[in-house]
Amino acid sequence: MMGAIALVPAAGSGSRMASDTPKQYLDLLGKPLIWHTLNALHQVAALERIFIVISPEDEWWDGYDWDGFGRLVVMRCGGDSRAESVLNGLQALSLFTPSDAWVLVHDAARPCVDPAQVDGMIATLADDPVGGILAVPVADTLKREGNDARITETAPRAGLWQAQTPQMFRLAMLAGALETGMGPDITDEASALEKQGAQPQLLMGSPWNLKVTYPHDLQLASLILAARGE
Ligand SMILES: Nc1ccn([C@@H]2O[C@H](COP(=O)(O)OP(=O)(O)OP(=O)(O)O)[C@@H](O)[C@H]2O)c(=O)n1
Ligand SMILES: C[C@](O)(CO)[C@H](O)COP(=O)(O)O
Repeated sequence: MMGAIALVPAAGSGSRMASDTPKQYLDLLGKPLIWHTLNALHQVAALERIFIVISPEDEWWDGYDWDGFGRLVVMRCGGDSRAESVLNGLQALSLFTPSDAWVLVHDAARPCVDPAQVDGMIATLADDPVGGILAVPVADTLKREGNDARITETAPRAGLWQAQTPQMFRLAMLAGALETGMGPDITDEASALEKQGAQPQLLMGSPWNLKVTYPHDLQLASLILAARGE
């Protein structure tokens, strides 16, 4: 099995968390949230390096001891949006990484990712011509809002999935798609590939792999990790 690398965008401000500290550094079971994300990725043997993209203005990262994370490389090249942070990271990587290397982009804000699922994803997609993403099928009935929180429609949910990360693509293919398609509609890596007409594969993820977005997500993440004995 060939190796792969991880790219972890961690340059966001966490505005929906409404905290002065960016959410990736909020306390989660006695450690910064991002520690759990990096700890999970370090358990994936097929990941040769784990590159993390932080903001050039980040004043938190250097306050922690990261010595235990031997495969970690920090890049202070975060951008104004998630997609820009990912593209900046890919462009830096491309100076010393083969253009056909598999890159797994994983949100710093998803600390409960299961290393076994990441292992499975790398094995499943190894020979895929495009790549793919972890995702879960939509489970609830979907309502479209009109005015004043009144429902105008029940939207069909058949075939709809909620995208998660990691999202695994080849370095040059992903960088090219982000360069060409960059815009507010590019909220994940797959959307950049889709804009070019590619059809990334959907791989079954897990509801435990939540993105910490709002304050209650931090509580959920803490319950999930505590149940795993972390
Ligand atoms: N300019 C940005 C914005 C986001 N991210 C990262 O992308 C991931 C997913 O983004 P999101 O949950 O939207 O994080 P924030 O942008 O920090 O949150 P918010 O949208 O609430 O401000 C996070 O790990 C975040 O740090 C990034 O690297 N660079
Ligand atoms: C990439 C992502 O995690 C897929 O669900 C998500 O789109 C990133 O977060 P955002 O809130 O859309 O920026």
